[in-house]
Amino acid sequence: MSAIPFGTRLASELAAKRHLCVGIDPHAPLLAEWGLADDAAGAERMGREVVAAAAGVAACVKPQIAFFERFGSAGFVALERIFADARAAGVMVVADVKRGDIGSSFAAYADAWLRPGSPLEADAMTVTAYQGFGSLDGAAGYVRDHGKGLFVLAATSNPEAREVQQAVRADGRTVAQAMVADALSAGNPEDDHVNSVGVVLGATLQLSDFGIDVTAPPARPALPVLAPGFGAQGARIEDAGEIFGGLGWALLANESRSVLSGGAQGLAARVRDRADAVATALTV
Ligand SMILES: O=C(O)c1cc(=O)[nH]c(=O)n1[C@@H]1O[C@H](COP(=O)(O)O)[C@@H](O)[C@H]1O
Repeated sequence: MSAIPFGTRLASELAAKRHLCVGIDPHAPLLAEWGLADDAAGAERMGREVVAAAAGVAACVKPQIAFFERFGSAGFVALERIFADARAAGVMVVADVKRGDIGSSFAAYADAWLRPGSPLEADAMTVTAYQGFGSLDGAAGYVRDHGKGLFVLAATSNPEAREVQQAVRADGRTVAQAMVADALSAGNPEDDHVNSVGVVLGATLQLSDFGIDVTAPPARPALPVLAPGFGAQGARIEDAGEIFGGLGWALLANESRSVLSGGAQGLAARVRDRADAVATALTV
């Protein structure tokens, strides 16, 4: 039995003008600011507070796995509890794991992060296709039959990435352009509005430098774009419409440090403020 495609679920969030993705990045200084210990219990507490603040306001939360891996198995237990809270609250989870490997090993990553019933089951995960797009095939069944999504790194927000992602391939396209095209064709054909496979495009970038045209009308199905780089990395969420143009239709704007900073007190108000700001920025 097929589950509701990820793209269809995402389309409902976008229709409700929920474009914000709140990062769960328990950096040590942020935990200190929250009055929490720099341990798994502290990271869990922060994550669960973020889920509570995001429910009904943001489209998703995005836990960055490195901040939990720091604590070994206890960190993974913390993540499992955060994921369970998110499921109960109806908040989608994008596991920011940036996985990629040869196909047979990648399939095990997909099993860990996307298989229904897995302790670390998320709605979508971030992946890298630098071992070739076909190396991601092990996730195809979860995308097609189990309502799961992928976000493929295409043009990332960090300046060092240009040397790889702006490189021009033998077919004349940049690496980033090819990632965008391959992501679109890897989506679920049942998705009529929003594809189930999207890309990561940094909000800090001039996307035309990567050969990505934001003036083109939205693809159909629309390509989900997970966009980090707002807030702490310098892009303004109020400029999301200008930065992403035609790609703004299915935009998930991520902020992590800028929303988490300031402590648990006021978190709900900060999340609502960012959610309203991006909804306004994308209203044409
Ligand atoms: O895949 C990501 O989420 C990601 C891709 C990218 O190009 N740039 C980027 O910053 N990220 C992640 O997005 C989050 C951004 O955090 P802030 O800069 O604190 O908002 C971090 O968890 C990064 O690991």
